[in-house]
Amino acid sequence: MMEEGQEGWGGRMEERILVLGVVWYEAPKSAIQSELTEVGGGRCYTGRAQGKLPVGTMVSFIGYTFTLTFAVQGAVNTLGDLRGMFASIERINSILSAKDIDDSLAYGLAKELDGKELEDSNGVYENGSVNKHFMAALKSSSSCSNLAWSGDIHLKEVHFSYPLRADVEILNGLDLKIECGKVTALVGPSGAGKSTVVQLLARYYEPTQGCITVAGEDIRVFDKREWSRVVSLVNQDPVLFSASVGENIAYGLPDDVVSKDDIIKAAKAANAHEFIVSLPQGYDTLVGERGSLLSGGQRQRIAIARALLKNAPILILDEATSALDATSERLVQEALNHLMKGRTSLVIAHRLSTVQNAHRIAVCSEGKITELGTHSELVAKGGSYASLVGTQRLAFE
Ligand SMILES: Nc1ncnc2c1ncn2[C@@H]1O[C@H](COP(=O)(O)OP(=O)(O)OP(=O)(O)O)[C@@H](O)[C@H]1O
Repeated sequence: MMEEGQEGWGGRMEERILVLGVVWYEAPKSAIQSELTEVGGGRCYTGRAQGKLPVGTMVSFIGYTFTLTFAVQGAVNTLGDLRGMFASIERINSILSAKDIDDSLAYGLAKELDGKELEDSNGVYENGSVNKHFMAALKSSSSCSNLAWSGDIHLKEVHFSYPLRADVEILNGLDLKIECGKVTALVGPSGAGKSTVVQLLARYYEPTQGCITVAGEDIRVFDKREWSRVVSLVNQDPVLFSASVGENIAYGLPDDVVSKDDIIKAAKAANAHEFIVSLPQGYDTLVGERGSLLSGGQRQRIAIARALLKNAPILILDEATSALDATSERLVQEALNHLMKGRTSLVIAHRLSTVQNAHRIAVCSEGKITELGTHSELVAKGGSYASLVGTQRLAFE
């Protein structure tokens, strides 16, 4: 039993240890004379001499306190990771279970029924598989490709909220025409919704209101896999696989369609051939996990070669050169200019010098297009684009 006046683990002593973690600084050396008493089978500090703990015990206690703190912190981080993982699993499941096809099919059906409201979307499935009648409402792949090569893309009064933040509208009535075969630049402050536009164009998500058309046809009439064949996306951090350089360039294309000559031709046009042949095994060199054995600029040129080989009519460049040094940027920019020729291109960039030659520049602000024109038209207008140019102190003219 503890006697009156004895000091256990509680009180001022514990506060000092927990708050400062350096209590041993405060303990006068002469005071380190505590003793241990057995209490109820456990051990308790009587602190009989001066109410102080032995230094070794205090150090151990502080050590355990830190260990416990790190363990709790680790558990909190793990919980955060788990939440993100569950969100990803949900999205993967929705794709695997063909729930995404559902939208296209339902839309195709609605069109087929002369715009009648589709009340029972469960009817899309018949005996567990997709109803062939609805499948027929989808446009064929050749029609998707023909329209994408020949018509403008139009984001019509698009509204959008991300599923995990459904109450926050990121795009609110955004209207933008991306002209066929030309370069349209999308600029604007951080958080304005530029990358969100990219995600909708790539059909990672669908607009919550409004629609996106190509040559006047709503893109939801195309199966997502068909749509992915007509769109190439090059961003700041391209996805490379743990395979050879050649396999990474030809990724996604059937082996019988792509020859080694095609791969080399694409690599040359992307300013990548020279560095590839200088690698230990040339085109057969393994690039490492996510391309970790290559530099950022090299990874990007491989992604550009891949896009050239894919030869898709619609090209989206999302901050493709922003992380590069001057030499890499010049090489990548040359490759991009080659890639953009004749394609319907949307370029997103913070650095305005990289988009001043675009056919049209659209300024996005708070989920809407607020200005549209060529570089000189927008500078002359003296609006937000002109101030962005001023801020970046570009000596254009
Ligand atoms: N997956 C997501 N879920 C929820 N909100 C998101 C998600 N992705 C982006 N947002 C939010 O959407 C808004 C617009 O983001 P977006 O990335 O489109 O802006 P941005 O104009 O491309 O910005 P930046 O130039 O910094 O890349 C931001 O407020 C962002 O926090």
